[in-house]
Amino acid sequence: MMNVAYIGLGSNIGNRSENLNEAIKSLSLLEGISVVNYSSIYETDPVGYEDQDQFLNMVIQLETVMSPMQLLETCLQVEKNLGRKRLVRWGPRNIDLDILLYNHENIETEKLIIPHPRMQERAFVLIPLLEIQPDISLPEMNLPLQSTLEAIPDRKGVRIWKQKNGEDVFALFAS
Ligand SMILES: Nc1ncnc2c1ncn2[C@@H]1O[C@H](COP(=O)(O)OP(=O)(O)OP(=O)(O)O)[C@@H](O)[C@H]1O
Ligand SMILES: Nc1nc2c(c(=O)[nH]1)N=C(CO)CN2
Repeated sequence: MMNVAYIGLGSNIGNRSENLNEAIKSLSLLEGISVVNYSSIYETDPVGYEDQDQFLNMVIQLETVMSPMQLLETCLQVEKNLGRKRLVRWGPRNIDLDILLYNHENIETEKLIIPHPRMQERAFVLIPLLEIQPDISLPEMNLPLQSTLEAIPDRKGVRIWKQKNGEDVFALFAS
């Protein structure tokens, strides 16, 4: 069965756009995953732990035959392959992959919570997500995410860094 998932990507160490590019390339090369849509890349002020560099953030949409747990394991493996080290909670990282949504499912296990529990507070997630899916809402909530975003003060800390400019996600990274 084909499932639809949205992944939020972030990077604030090293060559940030190359890190996003490598992560998307790794995912798209896997059997069982197709990257079907993607946002522009945004440069964003750090949230949560503020003494760190600015992030690049974006959101991609996948079609996948993987279960939510398989998708999480895959994301963790891609982070690991790209050399991700976990040092400080909410601290700097070369690559971070968060599963935001999986179909319209609500999942709550020790390792995996979907919708991502902090996505509603994060303009750096909502702005790219709404760029590719403007009328999206959370499962079992009638409130469209667009109105959630309007209530977030830090949305001013999110600026377009590279506009989506073609059909191919990798066109975004070409110089
Ligand atoms: N929807 C989800 N997507 C990705 N990881 C999740 C999700 N729900 C729970 N997790 C768990 O969170 C762990 C990853 O936490 P991580 O160190 O990336 O947190 P963080 O990025 O610092 O903070 P945040 O979760 O606020 O983005 C994973 O090992 C996974 O078990
Ligand atoms: N702007 C921004 N801030 C963050 C980010 C992120 O991706 N972008 N990720 C965090 C941990 O998940 C904590 N803070």
